[in-house]
Amino acid sequence: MAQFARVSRSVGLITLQNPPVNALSALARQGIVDAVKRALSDPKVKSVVICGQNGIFCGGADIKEFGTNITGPPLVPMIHAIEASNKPVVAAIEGSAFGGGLELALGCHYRVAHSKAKLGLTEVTLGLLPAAGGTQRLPRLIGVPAALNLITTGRHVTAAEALQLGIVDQVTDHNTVDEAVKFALSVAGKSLDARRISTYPCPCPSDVDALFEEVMQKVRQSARGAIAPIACVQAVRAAATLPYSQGMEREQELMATLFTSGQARALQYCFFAQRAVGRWSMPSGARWDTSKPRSIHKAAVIGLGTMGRGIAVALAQTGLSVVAVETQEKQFMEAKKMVSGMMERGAKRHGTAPPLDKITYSQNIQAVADVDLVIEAVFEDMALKEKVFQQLSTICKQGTFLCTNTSALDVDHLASQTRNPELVVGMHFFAPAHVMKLLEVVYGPRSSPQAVATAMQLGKKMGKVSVAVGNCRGFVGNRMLKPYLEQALFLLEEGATPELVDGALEEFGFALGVFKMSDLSGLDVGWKVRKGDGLVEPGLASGPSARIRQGRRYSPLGDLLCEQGRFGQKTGQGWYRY
Ligand SMILES: CCC[C@H](O)CC(=O)SCCNC(=O)CCNC(=O)[C@H](O)C(C)(C)COP(=O)([O-])OP(=O)([O-])OC[C@H]1O[C@@H](n2cnc3c(N)ncnc32)[C@H](O)[C@@H]1OP(=O)([O-])[O-]
Repeated sequence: MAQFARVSRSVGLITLQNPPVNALSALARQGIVDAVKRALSDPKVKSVVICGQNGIFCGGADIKEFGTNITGPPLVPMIHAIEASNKPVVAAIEGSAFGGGLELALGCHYRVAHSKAKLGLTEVTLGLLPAAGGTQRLPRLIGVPAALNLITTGRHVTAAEALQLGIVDQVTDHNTVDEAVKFALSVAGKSLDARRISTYPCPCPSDVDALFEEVMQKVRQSARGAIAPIACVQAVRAAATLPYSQGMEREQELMATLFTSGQARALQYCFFAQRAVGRWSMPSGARWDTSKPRSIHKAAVIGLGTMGRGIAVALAQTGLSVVAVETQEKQFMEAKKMVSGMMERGAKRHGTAPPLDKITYSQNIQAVADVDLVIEAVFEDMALKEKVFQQLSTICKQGTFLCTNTSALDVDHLASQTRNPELVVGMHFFAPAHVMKLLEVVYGPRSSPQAVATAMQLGKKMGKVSVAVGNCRGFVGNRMLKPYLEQALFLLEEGATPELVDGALEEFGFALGVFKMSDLSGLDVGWKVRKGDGLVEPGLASGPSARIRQGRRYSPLGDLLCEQGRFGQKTGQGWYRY
């Protein structure tokens, strides 16, 4: 699990070998401990390089081991032994150095990273904190404010940012291991007194209490009930206020509480579930590993309402050329302005240029003739969608995939409107489509494996978690949402207000309460669906009998709002006034 070799006569090269991400499993840790011992006891070895095989340094502790009886040498003493070594140890970082992987690198005396590498203390996203010394070493290396930012968010930094922050010593475009070996040769025999991060004082602003008070307040607000970010702040505070060894004890104590928490278990379940959905299959037997996607270079979005705008932005941000079509003059003008604004705000947040030139706008559906894939996002009306699919089928070049962003309608029926039903799938985004990570890829009985594979791959490229689902009313996402929304409406009937319900949900951890979310998505969409289901009967909006429909308790409150034209944010009024 870790191979040792002597290279360039005097450099001990330790290569982590635990595919696919060189996670620090018990065997990998044992391998590193053995290889380090060997390097330190070999008199011909004057310096050491640690790297990972297959272009990735290390994805951190082995998450699969969590919740099991963990055996093998623990990480903390292993990293201490590396830091205490009297021969310089250089980390050669390619691909990713995340969590325990970055903590291992921080235990080394020098770090050389490839320009495309990403680094981060990502534990907080798994409900944990960096507990192999990360919360104690990083603030000592880059200062408390920067370390707090990285540790409480788990965000990935590029090699360039890592260099600027002082996390790495050198960034290279060449072979990282070769450069690290050169580096190791150049530092052999040099004093390491100033290279052991655990011995550094923690650079700290004078008013530590005020700083942590302020940070804790901000983190509590953004954490929305998550306990790990709070524990991260407490651990970094220990780095700022206690000697290293006591700080380490505090780190371990805080980790012990998080490690067995329900939140950590849920987030780790989520981590694996998000990967498991990539291994999709269809009733026909078609599978993710036998179906070949086609590359998509140019895509079109039809309909620039709330969803279409978000989808167009998400596609452009992925680097695709996008044709955005809206036939209604007023909506067309408004959408152009809104889409540009969304891209500019996104680019500002990421410090990049907005990809404005990626989108061309048209009021004529003929403009989609040469695209590889179309996402139809017109209003949720079967007759309208039928017409659009009939048009697309004749306008688009041979082989163009036709996708619908319907939230509930029959994808197979839409496919039957086209000449090539095998090219039709659903791509159901969730509002706001350029932000929300969930994407349902809906296959009908006639969708080809290639169409599904292409939509799944495009979703992944867009940074979405794509889930392949069968074609049924409401698919999976909306079938889950229905009882959730229903219960929220019953709460209103029983005396709660939308603010109260949303407040409770947000305090629990939801990013948006259910009523705010509905206003954002548009209340008319669900209304249309309920009408289609025969649930909305005019003249039945009040009285106890109106509260039972199709044999189940029913709340007509959403219908009453829609009857008043209150469709949510887009009309300035919904559950709330805007
Ligand atoms: C004492 C405490 C110490 C420490 O502070 C705690 C930690 O380090 S906590 C850890 C902190 N570390 C993190 O938070 C990093 C978590 N990992 C990642 O962010 C991404 O996997 C990475 C960017 C590394 C690669 O992305 P990519 O190239 O798109 O690839 P991918 O994402 O599709 O994964 C490929 C396969 O590898 C699997 N697997 C991955 N990581 C681990 C792991 N650590 N372990 C086990 N397995 C892992 C993954 O399940 C998948 O398996 P499968 O069976 O094929 O579905």
